Amino acid sequence: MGTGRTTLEVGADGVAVITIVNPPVNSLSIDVLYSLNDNYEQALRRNDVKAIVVTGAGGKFSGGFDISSFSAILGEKVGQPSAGFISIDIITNTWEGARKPSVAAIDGLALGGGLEVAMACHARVSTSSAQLGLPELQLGVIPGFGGTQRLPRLVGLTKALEMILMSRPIKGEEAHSLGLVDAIVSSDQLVKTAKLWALDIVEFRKPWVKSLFKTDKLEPLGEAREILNFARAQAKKQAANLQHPLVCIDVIEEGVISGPLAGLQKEANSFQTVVASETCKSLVHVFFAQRSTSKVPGITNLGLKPREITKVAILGGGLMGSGIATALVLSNFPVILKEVNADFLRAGINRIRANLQSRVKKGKMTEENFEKSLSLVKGALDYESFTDVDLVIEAVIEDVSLKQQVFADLEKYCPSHCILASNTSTIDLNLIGKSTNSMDRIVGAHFFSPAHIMPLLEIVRTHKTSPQVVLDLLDIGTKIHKTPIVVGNCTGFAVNRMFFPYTQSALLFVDHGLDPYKIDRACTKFGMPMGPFRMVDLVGFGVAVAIGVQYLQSFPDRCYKSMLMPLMLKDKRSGEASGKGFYKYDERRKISPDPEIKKYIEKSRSAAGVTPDPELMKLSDKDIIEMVFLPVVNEACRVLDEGVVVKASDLDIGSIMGMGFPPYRGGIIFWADSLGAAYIHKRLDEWTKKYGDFFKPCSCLAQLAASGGQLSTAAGQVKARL
Ligand SMILES: C[C@H](O)CC(=O)SCCNC(=O)CCNC(=O)[C@H](O)C(C)(C)COP(=O)(O)OP(=O)(O)OC[C@H]1O[C@@H](n2cnc3c(N)ncnc32)[C@H](O)[C@@H]1OP(=O)(O)O
Repeated sequence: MGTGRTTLEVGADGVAVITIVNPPVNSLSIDVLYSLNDNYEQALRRNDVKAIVVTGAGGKFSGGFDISSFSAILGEKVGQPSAGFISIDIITNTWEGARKPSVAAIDGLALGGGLEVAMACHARVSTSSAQLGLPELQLGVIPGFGGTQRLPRLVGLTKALEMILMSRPIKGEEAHSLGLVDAIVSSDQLVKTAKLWALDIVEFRKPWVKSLFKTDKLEPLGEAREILNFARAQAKKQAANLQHPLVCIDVIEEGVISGPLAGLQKEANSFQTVVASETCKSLVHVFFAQRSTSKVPGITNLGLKPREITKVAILGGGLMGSGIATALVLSNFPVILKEVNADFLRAGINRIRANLQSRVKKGKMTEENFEKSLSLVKGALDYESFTDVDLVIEAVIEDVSLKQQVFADLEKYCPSHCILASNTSTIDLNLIGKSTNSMDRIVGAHFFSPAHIMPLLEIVRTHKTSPQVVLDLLDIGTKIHKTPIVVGNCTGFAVNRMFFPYTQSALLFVDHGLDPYKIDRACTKFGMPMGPFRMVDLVGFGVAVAIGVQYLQSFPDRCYKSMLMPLMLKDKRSGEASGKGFYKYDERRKISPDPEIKKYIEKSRSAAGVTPDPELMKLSDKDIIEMVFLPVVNEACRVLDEGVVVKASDLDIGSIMGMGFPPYRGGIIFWADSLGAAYIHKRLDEWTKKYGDFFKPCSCLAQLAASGGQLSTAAGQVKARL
């Protein structure tokens, strides 16, 4: 903060150009807003100024209010403007109400507060590629500079609600067709056109429009109410735990019913409330945490440059291999898909085709792009075409000796600069590369299934992986629109490892008498996309049991050996794919609870030698959530303590993007810190005494509990194993 400013330049034509300068995205910090207002006032005072153009430096109008000052405002580190001071006194009364017209010249992006400033101008000129939107809801706040009032008046209620509730920006062309911008021009003509437009307004050749008082785009009252009620119902359905979308709809409604000034006032008051909410704090944390995953000490601060990757090969066309190939071709990387025989190869390419086709069906891809993407895939049955590949991603089955053979072959056939990546989810990379001399270029590229959809990529490095290789993968990850986190080498790496107690804890409590469906319901109410039992149904019991064995071997002191899934497997009940798991599935994959599972639970219970605990029947949802997630927090603490990740916020991002932990709770560590290490330790301790060592708090958690420390700072205190 404190570096942003605006500049004022008055031309001989009598137009004052005010430019927002606050790299990298010209965010509107409090300083910038005050400087913008000073320059506006100066332009309004000066006799040689007839009209004003507002624009942004470096090809970007503005990325909106400075998100990092949300917390500064709340912490009163900067003077908190009173509700409505910026949106009513400054933007509406001083700028929109001025006696001189202003035109916004928009390039690059006009988001949030940026678009709100532009909407208060009397016209907008934009480039066709500029992004315009009000994405505030993704940060847990509502538009706070008049956006809830002006956007519906410029584009109509239905479109405005869609843009605001989905936090979805639109491009300049669409904005033009909707009436949000008045003209589209190229970047080099932008300011010139905006100046002429402003002078035309002065000369009454173009209309002088105050967006706040436009009514022609607003739907009639009855229709508007219906649209708002529909939006309310949708918002509740999509995110039952979130209040701010409903607050936003109420604010928009106030403007439609009682007029824009009443709407502005309500917006200003409501903004003050939502910016102080836990949801906003969590989502702002996630915004910055996500951006910080790509800043890795010892990798990204060495002055290295990512190398160009032009050709990628993938070994194995199964679910993972085909998903990874899909992700790559979607970002225009040519891919060689290698399989062991023609049938498997055909099946792999067909999977890629189906993945792409599903995008076409959903309207996310044109037929032309479909053909183009598919043409980037070339099949191979041997290593002949591997002589010029820059990156190989191995995605064969989880078999150590097979992987060892594959990596020995890769070393033989690929050029010496080629990165050799494995998509293993559990196997030690040192073991995989044991018989090679290439450990410096062996790295894990752990995608989450389905790989073309899930946004997370774990980049796993060993002690020997070179920083250049990690940097190259970070670059590729970003290019294929994944959020990469760099992690150390251990069973399950960071994300799967910290989440293995999620299902195990649920299985333990079912043995002790808790109803599995009640556990799943509590988890989905908490915000998980699915509970642990629905999740293992989806993964399949065969895979889930095999993974369980890996954890048992690596962490025998803290694994719960439930017999429930093996017992069901014996009866060929293996999850969704077999039509039956913890749930029953009909032909259309609709699920329903299955009373038959009681008999398996009883068998599992007697194998474990436990009797149902009547106390467990009375548990609240909050208790259930703590019982399944606090063991996850305990393992996350170990992951931090061992330095498997370099910062705790990487686990927040891993939990959200890899496991579906609700982002509005800030991620697993952020959520745990809201409970406090002492409380978590106490609860785990209670359950250890009652149910055994599965719950035993780790030493790192015990230390934090004793010292009153926070989990979010734990990673910095240890020697990273990375
Ligand atoms: C009162 C008002 O109604 C309230 C508001 O305006 S709230 C803010 C609304 N605006 C937003 O939500 C936009 C948030 N930003 C974004 O979506 C994206 O950053 C973007 C589309 C602008 C640019 O994306 P991209 O080019 O991929 O760059 P990205 O890495 O995200 O951002 C570049 C840098 O700008 C920072 N940044 C982006 N927008 C910012 C903002 N509004 N405030 C402060 N910093 C911001 C990022 O933290 C990042 O910093 P870093 O380099 O130190 O990590």
